[in-house]
Amino acid sequence: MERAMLTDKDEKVRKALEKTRELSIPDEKTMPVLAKLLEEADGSWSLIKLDNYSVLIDAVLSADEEKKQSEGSSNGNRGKNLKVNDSPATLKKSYETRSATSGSSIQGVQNQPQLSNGDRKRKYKKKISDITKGSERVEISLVDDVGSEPMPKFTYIPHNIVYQSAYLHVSLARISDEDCCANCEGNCLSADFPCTCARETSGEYAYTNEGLLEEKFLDTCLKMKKEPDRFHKVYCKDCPLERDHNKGTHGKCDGHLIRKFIKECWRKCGCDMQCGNRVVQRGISCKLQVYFTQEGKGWGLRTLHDLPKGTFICEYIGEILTNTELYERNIRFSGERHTYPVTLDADWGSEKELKDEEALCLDATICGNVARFINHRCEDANMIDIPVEIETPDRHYYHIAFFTLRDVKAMDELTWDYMIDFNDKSHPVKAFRCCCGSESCRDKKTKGSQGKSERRKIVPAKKQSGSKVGALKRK
Ligand SMILES: C[S@@+](CC[C@H](N)C(=O)[O-])C[C@H]1O[C@@H](n2cnc3c(N)ncnc32)[C@H](O)[C@@H]1O
Repeated sequence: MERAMLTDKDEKVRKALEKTRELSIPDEKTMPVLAKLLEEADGSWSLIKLDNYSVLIDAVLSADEEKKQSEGSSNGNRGKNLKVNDSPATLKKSYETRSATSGSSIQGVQNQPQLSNGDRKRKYKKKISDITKGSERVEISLVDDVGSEPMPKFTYIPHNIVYQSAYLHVSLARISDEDCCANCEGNCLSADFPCTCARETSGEYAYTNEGLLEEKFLDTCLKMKKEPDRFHKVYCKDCPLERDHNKGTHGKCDGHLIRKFIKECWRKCGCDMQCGNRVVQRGISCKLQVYFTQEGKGWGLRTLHDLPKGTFICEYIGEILTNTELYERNIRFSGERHTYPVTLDADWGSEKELKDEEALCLDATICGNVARFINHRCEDANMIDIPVEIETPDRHYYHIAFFTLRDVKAMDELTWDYMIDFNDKSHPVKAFRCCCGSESCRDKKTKGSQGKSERRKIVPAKKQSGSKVGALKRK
């Protein structure tokens, strides 16, 4: 009866205390550390429960050691001064045995900062509780265990905004009857037949009833990215990516795939906001955290929850720039700061010629959302970018949404393959020395210097076909 009256949180606290009591750690030592860890993890219990509560136990022991040290004790053996029944040696051994036998394949734990003696310590030097300043449905914290890195300078925006000249014409009049489901009601996914909005995805919705991306759709998108040459490509007569604005010349187009789009229901549709075919437009719902990576990649993004395959994470948000504006911005920022542009070229293949003002990109350098922290990983990244049509059928502009490609564990970094061709010798701008750590890392030249971060300015490298990050030819 008493147990039944416990809240979910009480129950979780009780279980955590059970674990620490097993090591004879008194509750009064555990409780403040537990509260602090919960605050750092934005109330998420995934971290605390990780690895059979070893993160919590570790933090309690570390806190105790620190307290002892600050009280002037010269002997800093972990746990030595705990008032426990076991001797310190037994306690430490017990903890080490647990760590060794807990089968810690969880990357989140491996990614915790390691001290020279192998202990993990969670101490954040800097913390922002919500980088979105309340503009998203969820708070997104930023933590830095290292403490030496300057805070990222940018303005958080939750939606794309036209910088200046991009022609983005959104009007209800342009949405034809074939582009919306005016007669639907409630949730389109529970209707007897798929509505007009599912036409884009061959009459089947891209999303499941659980709000995940359909596996078949996800797998096809991945295949297009991995093996672009197996799909039909179209070549521009004058490719915006290959224009050399200085010389007024243009290089050969590498070819563009016509990528698969998700089409979500929107304003003219009869369904409601909770309709299962409106996932991306409802915004971020996962608990995410920006943190400073240990591998030399700068800031990165991680999840605080376990996530199933096909979960929508976030959009890539930035200023909408024309090809010309991006070119000018790249020159202006040259040598100053990294630029983070992503070209909106998913439908360029359907057009033979594109003017500079029609070729658009999203640049998150000055204004962007949490996606500007997503690092690159060669080949086995855990997310994919998928084009999404929402408010306009004009595909010069669309949304870029990130979905998980497999189940992802709490505290794992969320990564994306920028599709950079690191071996393109003809391109004058080298992107960055890749420290992704993947066995199939494509940046072979950096192998000898892995770990020594050489973070070069500017992302744009000549793209491989089907790529997203990258932009203009710069001579
Ligand atoms: C979109 S930003 C990602 C966030 C960035 N790490 C930061 O601190 O703001 C892209 C930049 O991150 C760095 N980066 C991303 N992936 C990397 C990788 N695998 N290895 C090294 N640096 C990487 C590069 O400097 C790149 O220009």
